[in-house]
Amino acid sequence: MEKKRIAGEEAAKRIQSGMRVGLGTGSTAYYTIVEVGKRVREGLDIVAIPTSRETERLARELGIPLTDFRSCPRLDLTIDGADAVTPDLQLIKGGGGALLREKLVASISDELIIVVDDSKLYDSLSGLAIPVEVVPFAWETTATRIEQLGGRWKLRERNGEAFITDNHNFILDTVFDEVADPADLARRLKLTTGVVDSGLFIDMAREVAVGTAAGVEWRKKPGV
Ligand SMILES: O=C(CO)[C@H](O)[C@H](O)COP(=O)(O)O
Repeated sequence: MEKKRIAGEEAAKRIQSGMRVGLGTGSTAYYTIVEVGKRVREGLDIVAIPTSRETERLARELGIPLTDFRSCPRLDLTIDGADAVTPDLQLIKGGGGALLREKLVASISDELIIVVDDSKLYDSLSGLAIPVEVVPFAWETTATRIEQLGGRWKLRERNGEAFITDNHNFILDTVFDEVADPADLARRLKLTTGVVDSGLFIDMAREVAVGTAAGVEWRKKPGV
């Protein structure tokens, strides 16, 4: 938790008064949000859009002013966690089931900063769990289509029932043994009828704050 805490808090320093900010979801983004709440109480003047109902609850509790997509069609910066990060900053997200709102918020952000501990760094996305949000209607057919793309899948459950996302959809946790081209896989998943979106975040993050035993290391997208 210490590595997550230092990464989350370090990234929060990038937030300045006047910014419109996306607030991520998960146990690492939690530390960013708590730090933002502290700075808001000290006078930081921002508005934020949360990426999940859980984050919305936390932000409200902490007194962080919230806005919405209609009043605020662009954000300056989003800070969010991830489940896997490759050397060229391709990501898997959605371990907490919030991938769709996270992708929507990231997609309107000028900058996406990812906060992780060093257990999330991988050389490739092959063999890792990739959450895919699917509509509940005919989800078995969608799962079969994912199999045809080469993926194994498991319906995510909570307390013995299908896990329901904030958008009232299901999550299929998929595994593809070989992910040679994450962008191509993301496209194929997106084109699959019944899939709402996948946890593959391609070319979205420019910087990652990695919490390590020695402190926070910043990784930048190669060429940026
Ligand atoms: O994508 C996410 C939620 O949908 C999270 O950001 C991701 O799962 C990382 O979570 P944590 O910081 O708790 O390890």
